[in-house]
Amino acid sequence: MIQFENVSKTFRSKGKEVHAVKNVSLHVKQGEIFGVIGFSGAGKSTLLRLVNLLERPSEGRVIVHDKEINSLPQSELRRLRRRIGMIFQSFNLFTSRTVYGNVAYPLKLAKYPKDKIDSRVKEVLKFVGLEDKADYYPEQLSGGQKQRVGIARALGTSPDILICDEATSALDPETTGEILKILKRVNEEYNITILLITHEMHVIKSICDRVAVMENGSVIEEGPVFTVFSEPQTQTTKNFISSVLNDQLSVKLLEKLRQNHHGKLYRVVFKGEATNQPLLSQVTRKHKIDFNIVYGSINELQEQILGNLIVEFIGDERVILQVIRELQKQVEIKEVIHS
Ligand SMILES: Nc1ncnc2c1ncn2[C@@H]1O[C@H](COP(=O)(O)OP(=O)(O)OP(=O)(O)O)[C@@H](O)[C@H]1O
Repeated sequence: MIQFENVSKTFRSKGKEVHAVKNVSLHVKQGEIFGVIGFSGAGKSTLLRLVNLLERPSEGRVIVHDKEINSLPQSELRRLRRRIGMIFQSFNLFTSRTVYGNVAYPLKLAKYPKDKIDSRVKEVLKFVGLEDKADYYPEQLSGGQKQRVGIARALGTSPDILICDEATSALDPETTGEILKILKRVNEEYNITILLITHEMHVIKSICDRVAVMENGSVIEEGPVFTVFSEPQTQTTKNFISSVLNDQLSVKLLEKLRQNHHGKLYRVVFKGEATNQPLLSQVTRKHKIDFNIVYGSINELQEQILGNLIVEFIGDERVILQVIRELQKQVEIKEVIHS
């Protein structure tokens, strides 16, 4: 649906070159919610701007709906852009227009007949739960309500792609949750493919099917959310993940744990089949040693369980090593050296 093929974007400003996007290849599939995460300056916004040709790639191809968009004539580009809705961190609403006027605006631009505009505005306002606020002005709305207007406005022309540029970054956690639920419904009920960028891992965890991690203009990791969360390959991804999974101990807590627990500490990661079995108790009982769970987090991700436990094994060291080897056949297990 959206394909980036070896896409690079270089800006030249004041005699300097900025490589905002470097050789990125990604494929966002029809019907999925695809998230791009990265710190500020990683190149996420530039990547989004390449999709609706607000920027042109310096190298490579951007393909939307099987059309390479850099080579499209203006008229076709306009048609294609109409199939792409966009929402923004700062909502970008017209302050001088009512909620109704904001949502109706793109429909007027697209020359919808008046009665069609009216029915469509009412339909999308109902979808986002704002049918009773049609006559309000943006300044009379909360941040969450403004973003719901933004979503309604983006849905008006029935796009098949929705691009979200840090859509929840200006909102408090509860309102963020409400907006994410609406985006999930947009995806499921209207079958709209969503490409979102964020610097917040909980957004990825809550609604995305797949994720790409960007750093310094490059995609450093990509895959289904569960895989990336359970087998992160880079330190940057690990850092993003620990912000939501609570799977890393602080240095201070680890020190305290070591004072209270004299055995070796191991991190055990449970996922898939392993979460259904009492593995730890089976293997330790068989070898007649004890274990003690000293820290842990269990998360639901894409309807699967990901467990992350710090465990102390108590007993003869050689037997413990045997236990570890046995557990390693079914779960990921590593000694905790530092946090
Ligand atoms: N028009 C431009 N001219 C020059 N440099 C630019 C331009 N747009 C972006 N950049 C640079 O490209 C790099 C990537 O910026 P981009 O906005 O895509 O990152 P980002 O991950 O979206 O960060 P943020 O979340 O802060 O917007 C940055 O170093 C930025 O300064």
